[in-house]
Amino acid sequence: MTVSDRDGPTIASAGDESGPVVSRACEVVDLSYRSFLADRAPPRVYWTAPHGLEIAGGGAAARLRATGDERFETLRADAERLFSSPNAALAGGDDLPAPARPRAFGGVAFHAGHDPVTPWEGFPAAEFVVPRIQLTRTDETTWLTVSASGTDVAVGDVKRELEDVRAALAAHPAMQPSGGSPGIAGTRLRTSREEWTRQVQRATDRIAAGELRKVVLAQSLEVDLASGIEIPDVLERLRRTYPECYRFLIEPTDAASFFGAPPERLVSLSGRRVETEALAGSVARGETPEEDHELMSSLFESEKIRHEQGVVVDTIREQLEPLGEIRVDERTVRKLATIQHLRTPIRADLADEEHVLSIVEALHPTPAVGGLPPERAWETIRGTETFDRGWYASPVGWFDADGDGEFAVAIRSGVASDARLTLFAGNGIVADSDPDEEWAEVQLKYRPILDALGE
Ligand SMILES: C=C(O[C@H]1C=CC=C(C(=O)O)[C@@H]1O)C(=O)O
Repeated sequence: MTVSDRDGPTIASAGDESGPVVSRACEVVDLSYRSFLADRAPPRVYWTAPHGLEIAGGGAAARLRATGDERFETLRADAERLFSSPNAALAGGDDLPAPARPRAFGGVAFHAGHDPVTPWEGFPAAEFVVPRIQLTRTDETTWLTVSASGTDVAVGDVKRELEDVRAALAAHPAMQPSGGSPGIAGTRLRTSREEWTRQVQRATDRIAAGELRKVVLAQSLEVDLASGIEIPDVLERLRRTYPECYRFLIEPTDAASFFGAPPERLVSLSGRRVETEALAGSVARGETPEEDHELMSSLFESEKIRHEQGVVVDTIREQLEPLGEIRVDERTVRKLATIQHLRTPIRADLADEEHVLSIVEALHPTPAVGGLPPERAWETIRGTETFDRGWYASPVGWFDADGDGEFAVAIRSGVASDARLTLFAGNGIVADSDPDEEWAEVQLKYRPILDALGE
């Protein structure tokens, strides 16, 4: 069935009749992404990877949606149809330089059974959007790509639209300094400190009883903003304070916007090369270089933290091993402005070609955001957390016509719906976790967004 919406066809289920994506692209002069995004109505997307492409998109040439346990399979099948053209030159796919090719941006909810209720209106169990207008900034240049899909798309129309959009973009400034911040009028913890202490104790009791090895428990924080939020401005502020993180915005409708600056890569797939990492275990940054160094050393020396991160390494290795040859690099530390984590880079060379969504499906949720064993951890999360995770801690990113793509783990994130912003942050709980220490670490994880809002 094809459901049309105001921006483009929605592929709602397998068996859809809509035609492939047709794209045309050209180079444009550098322009302010903030200004571009501020000018567009939803759906809007923004994505940038550390040292990677920076992409902004507006409108929808097509949307892929899926629900339930089969969501990855449905997405893969629909993506294949969407990106397959009997004539690649017509689609523009093979003719376009790699950065300018159309991509599908989006993600999935933490759990397949997700129900899109407040603050997650507009966020189904899985959704990807191929932007109508896509801007892709590389080190050398900026590309404008215009896409359309459907059985009756005329290439001439896409070319004409490309020219029109190119002319309209000339009105945008080349660069804009970061805009103002909305300011924070107040915050409300959705989990009290007493409740958290009980939750962590219950989890450590289950671990002591041998029912669980690790579980990541999260909290949420509601923020009242002093004025309206301009998310492109917040993303620009995050670029300056957290340059080594991903930054993303997913705004499927005008009901809610999900955004963040996650430090954690879930997967990147290019050809048969998979790159991922195990990022877990946290300590604060020090006030002085000496204190900072001491804190970093404690990450390596703490048996508890090594175990907490080690189970993530082992699980990722086990999940990727059947798919090809694995290489696990040395443990290092990822230092961010306010926090530092243990990090182990992991690579795999796949024996066969795979779609990046298949790797996402195999890895999500890693024990950096779920736990072990996965089913018991999920049951503990559901029975403990008093809010819906929605898309928090889930895979967000993009894939292209070849099935290549990149996904981050949507932590250090928040969802803005109406005048309310809800932030999420979690911590891995293992046998000897102390509720007070875990509480302090969780508060550090709200800092990136709180600071960018102006607190
Ligand atoms: C679940 C989160 O962080 C994960 C990633 C790094 C360190 C973590 C930790 O210290 O527990 C978590 O596993 C979050 O930021 O909400």
